[in-house]
Amino acid sequence: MFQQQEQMDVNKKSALQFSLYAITSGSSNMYGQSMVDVMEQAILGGADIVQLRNKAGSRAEIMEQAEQLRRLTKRYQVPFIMNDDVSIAKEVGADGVHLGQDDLLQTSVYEARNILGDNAIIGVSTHHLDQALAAQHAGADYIGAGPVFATPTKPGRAAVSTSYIQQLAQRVTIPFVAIGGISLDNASEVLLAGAYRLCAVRAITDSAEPRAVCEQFRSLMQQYRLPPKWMICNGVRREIYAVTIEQLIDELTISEKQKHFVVELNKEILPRSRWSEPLLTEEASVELITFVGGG
Ligand SMILES: Cc1ncc(COP(=O)(O)OP(=O)(O)O)c(N)n1
Ligand SMILES: Cc1ncsc1CCOP(=O)(O)O
Ligand SMILES: [Mg+2]
Repeated sequence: MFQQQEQMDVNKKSALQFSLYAITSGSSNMYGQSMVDVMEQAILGGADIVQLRNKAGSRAEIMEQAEQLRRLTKRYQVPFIMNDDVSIAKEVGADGVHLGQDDLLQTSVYEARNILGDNAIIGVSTHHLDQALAAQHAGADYIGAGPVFATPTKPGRAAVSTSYIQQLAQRVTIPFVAIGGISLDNASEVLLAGAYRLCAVRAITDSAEPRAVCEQFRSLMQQYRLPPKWMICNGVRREIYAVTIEQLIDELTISEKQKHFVVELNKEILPRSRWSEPLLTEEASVELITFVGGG
């Protein structure tokens, strides 16, 4: 049942450790800053992954923007994700593609993976837990979760609320990013619900100071959560936020009252007296061996 998944390519692993995801809107903002300038400011402020999202342009226009962003993101060594279109992603050498539920009807995760390769980052939009678990099962590298709040950037799409973020934090093993209506005013709510990664369009692109906005997002984010670590937990490679065994039991929502544990950390039994120590590090391997309590 528990399968240890293959080790991930180091570049891909580090790309997936993003925390602030900036998405484009239009070819310039209301202050006359070009799309590329806005994204450059965002990167300088701490955005560590960039997506080109152009729902209206011709293929030629989108290709040109994609090439510009490819150059920019290469310069700053930030991953570049193409929205919707796997063929453009392939042509410009993007680091990956983002597919929504409708996009998946044209191109599945499996097909996108065949076209872009194992090291490509494939993100999938989800609006409820079943879709998230299906995306994870299909081999997506990250999940987009939203809109958390209703947003004019995605008109007609109902808000999923922060309760969906809480569910994902407990149930998915791959990275997830909260998106939709996220601003500096409500970001802490989303972080408190369990998100580590935030994504924004308007909060960044509609600002006269995209760099300052991103800096403020990053400093807020640092107050709430330490970066997650990849670990093997009961044979499954997954992202874990916990630093101690006690926190891990909490994170995995295992009721301590109902079960007794033996804990193995890196193949050695860890006595209960050490469960509050900060021993969970990157690539640690943990087995929580549970026995249902008897009467
Ligand atoms: C990071 C991220 N999450 C969600 C989306 C939305 O994708 P989709 O549902 O396909 O909607 P469009 O963006 O294509 O209108 C996204 N683009 N990025
Ligand atoms: C593309 C997309 N998918 C879900 S919400 C959203 C738009 C997010 O935009 P904003 O940050 O302006 O609310
Ligand atoms: Mg889409």
